[in-house]
Amino acid sequence: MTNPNKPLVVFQNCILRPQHFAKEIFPNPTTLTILPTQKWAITGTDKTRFLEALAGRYTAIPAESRSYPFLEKSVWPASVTSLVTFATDIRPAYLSARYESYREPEDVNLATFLKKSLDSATDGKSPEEQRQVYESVVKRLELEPLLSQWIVTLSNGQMRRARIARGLLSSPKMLLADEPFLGLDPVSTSTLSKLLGELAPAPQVILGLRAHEPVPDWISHVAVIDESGLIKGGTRDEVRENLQELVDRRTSIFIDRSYNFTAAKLLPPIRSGIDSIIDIDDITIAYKGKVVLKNLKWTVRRGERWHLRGNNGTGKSTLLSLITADHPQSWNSKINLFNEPRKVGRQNYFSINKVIGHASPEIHAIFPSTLTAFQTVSTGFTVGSFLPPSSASHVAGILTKEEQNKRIHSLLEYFNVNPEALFSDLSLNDQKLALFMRAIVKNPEILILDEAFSGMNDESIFRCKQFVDDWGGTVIAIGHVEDEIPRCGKYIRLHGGDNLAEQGDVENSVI
Ligand SMILES: Nc1ncnc2c1ncn2[C@@H]1O[C@H](COP(=O)(O)OP(=O)(O)OP(=O)(O)O)[C@@H](O)[C@H]1O
Repeated sequence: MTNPNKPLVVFQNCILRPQHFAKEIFPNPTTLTILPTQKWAITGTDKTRFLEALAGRYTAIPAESRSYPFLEKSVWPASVTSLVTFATDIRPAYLSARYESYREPEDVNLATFLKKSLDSATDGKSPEEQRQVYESVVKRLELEPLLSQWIVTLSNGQMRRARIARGLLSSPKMLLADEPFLGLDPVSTSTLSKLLGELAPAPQVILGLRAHEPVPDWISHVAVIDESGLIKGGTRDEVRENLQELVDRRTSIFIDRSYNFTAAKLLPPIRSGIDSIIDIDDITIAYKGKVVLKNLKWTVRRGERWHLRGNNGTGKSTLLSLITADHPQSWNSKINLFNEPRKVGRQNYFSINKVIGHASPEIHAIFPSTLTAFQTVSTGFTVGSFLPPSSASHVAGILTKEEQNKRIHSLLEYFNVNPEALFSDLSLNDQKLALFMRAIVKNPEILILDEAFSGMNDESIFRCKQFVDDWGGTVIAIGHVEDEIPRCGKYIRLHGGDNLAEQGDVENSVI
């Protein structure tokens, strides 16, 4: 049981330490009180650690310096708090697995995936009450039409809603949602924001937001956190200046042109050759009769930069999977790469992907954490596996092993990532950087950047964008936030279902 009149969390001169580590997570002790009538967002460079501390992680020193007065004393806060993070965990399977008819035993449909968390609910609801909660959560998150779908086949946006639903179904007393709007289109963002705003008091909701994200209207209080700890927490008015500082810091990075860097120093100039890189001539894709892409025609020419737009679930990943031959219907003569119609026997998965560099949330989600940063980038020279290349690799004809290693080292040095560090030990920012370098290292003919920069810090985004600007090759980028995609000249917008795609120039268009 909870007491709605008592504060949710009180930090009083609290030092927070990871278990078994002597060093505190923030040098400054934390003092903050969160009341049940307030609706908080946490922002700033170290917001995620602070959310973890709110969720009951880390040891508080002294023990009574962190308390949860709204909970009964016998309740362990971490057991009734749901911290839902999204930055790396998007879809739990590799792209090609989405389209296979065979399913692994652990694959489940959405209904089963959601019901599992009802079992872990600790609030003593009767089965009938649980059924009602389940139905209401499914309805509010608009998941009804997807219940029978395998979760691996859900789009990123659909999976995001599913994970929020799962967080809610475990009936937490406090739901901490870190960057819940990452990768969501504007319509889904506003639906989800409204829902999160209406949930309190059961559960209480605290958001983690990136510095430049708009703070939803329903948020009454904001805490700004950096490496030193809590800078300031208070009403929106009280922290207005601190929020402005965060935005100014970001702007100064984006207008700093002092890098004086050209990608040509690290990668050779892009080759000239056949002008038509991708030509898709009238393709329709449906899943169990449900049309996703309808009569799609699309031509991409050498050196063009395309922004692939569309709300969540409109078929962007499906379209990319046709290009990368991850989709069973990729073997279709209506898909031409370099004027060559796709045909089994003429091309294969390797010959197609030899010229494609690809960074995406799917690759991130399943990337082997045991590789070093150097090995991670080196896997960009192989196709169809995450193994570092052996002495002979698919671009061995173009680059010697020494030349490959030299290029990997210069990229890592330029982006300031430690070659020896294990992927699992890298920060989210450096993991994303390593995967970007992996996509570009072979100087591909086509570079696919699917949400590749989201989750990076501002400086890294700026550097990657500059790099791509300088590079000059053909690019297809996906991203719902303008700042997080490289500069593009053209766009194609998918509308899903029976609707035709729309194409045009990015200039003067609305993202
Ligand atoms: N194998 C499949 N079986 C059934 N439906 C599928 C399958 N794969 C994808 N879908 C559905 O097709 C639609 C398009 O999915 P896709 O992932 O291509 O969208 P998206 O535009 O990339 O979305 P997001 O921006 O959320 O990532 C979604 O409704 C998805 O649930």
